[in-house]
Amino acid sequence: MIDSSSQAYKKARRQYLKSTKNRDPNIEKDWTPFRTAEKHFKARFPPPDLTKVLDLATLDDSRALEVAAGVWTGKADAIETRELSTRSGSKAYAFPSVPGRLILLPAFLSPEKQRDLIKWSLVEHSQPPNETNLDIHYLLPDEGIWNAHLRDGAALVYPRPIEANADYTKQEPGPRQLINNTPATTNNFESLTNISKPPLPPSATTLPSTCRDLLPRLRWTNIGWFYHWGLKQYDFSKGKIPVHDTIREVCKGAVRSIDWRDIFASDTSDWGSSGPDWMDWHESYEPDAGIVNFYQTKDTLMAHVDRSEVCSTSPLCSISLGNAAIFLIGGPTRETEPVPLLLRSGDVVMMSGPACRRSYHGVPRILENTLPFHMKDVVDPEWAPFKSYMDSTRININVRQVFPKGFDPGLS
Ligand SMILES: O=C(O)CCC(=O)C(=O)O
Ligand SMILES: [Fe+2]
Repeated sequence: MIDSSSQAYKKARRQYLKSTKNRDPNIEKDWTPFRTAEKHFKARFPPPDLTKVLDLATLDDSRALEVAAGVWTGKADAIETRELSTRSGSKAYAFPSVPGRLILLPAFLSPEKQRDLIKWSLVEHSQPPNETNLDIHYLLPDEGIWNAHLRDGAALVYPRPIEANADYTKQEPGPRQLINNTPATTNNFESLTNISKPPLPPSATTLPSTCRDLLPRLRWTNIGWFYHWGLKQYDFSKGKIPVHDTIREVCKGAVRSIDWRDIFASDTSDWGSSGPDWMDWHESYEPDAGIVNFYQTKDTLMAHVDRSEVCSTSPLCSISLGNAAIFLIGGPTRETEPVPLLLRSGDVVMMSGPACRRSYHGVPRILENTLPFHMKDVVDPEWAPFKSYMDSTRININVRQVFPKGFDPGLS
């Protein structure tokens, strides 16, 4: 699989030997099972073994070229799968051995739709009124970092000045730190909403940067309700941007394609005081928040639980685009050994129900050189800048429903 005579392999081996020379041999003892799995898949050397990673694309003849072109391949039978019958005719699978009720819709999106969503994420979405991670530290052009970079990659972007009298959230900025935020519920919603959410402080050491250099540092942009990354709570005081129709349609289509009786009819978990709501999802599911994640091939997303939504049961829809990734999903703590899934461009994952929505999950590895042909060999000259960005990128559109059906947040 991985060519051990290649320069890249030899370099990774040298770096590994150097970095582990003085390492405490007992260090691994204290790792949780989730941490151990993260370390395994993150490793540049030895490259991770993917034989225990579920890769459903290997079952699909129309994806054979895509699978063969990348050096990374998992196995269709790595874990027990249950094929679901769908209303849409697309494939869907559930996994009896995964804690909670995870669903994977492989290749749910056509190549054309995948390219449209990539364009949308960069051209339309990564600009005001949406916020990006770069806005914390830079005064970005109004047209957003993507459009500015297309117009003039060498143009300079200046640091956001620190205002002497501003009230800042006193926390180190940066994505996804281990903050044990209070899970949102219908009962504490009001008090969480009333907590003051001053902005994160810009870094004092940021230097001017060109658009070209800044673009690979784009990590996220919000969808719908705004999110406060320092406090890990939604900031409803900023209002809501309508969820784009295409995103809404894709997510609603994924939710409607599943016969939820097949998933939850025998479920005995605690759905909270108002009981299970899956019977209504075909009509009631309405995405209103989320995030577009941009990963360069060295980026990872550490184990976390998405618990800021008041509704902790309705499906979270997660769309993968571009390079493939290893997605780990475990249980209610990091002590549950996670299951690894290989997610490829066009796949949609749904996390739904109380157990799955509160399961630890993360992305320890973006699999380099796995951009599918339908993103590389595109005749359209307008696609060229997207191809060159996507060569080293994975995009994940992660969409949620914040409020349960019938709950009036009193925000309008
Ligand atoms: O990138 C992914 O597949 C998952 C992203 C995720 O878990 C999140 O945004 O909360
Ligand atoms: Fe997540």
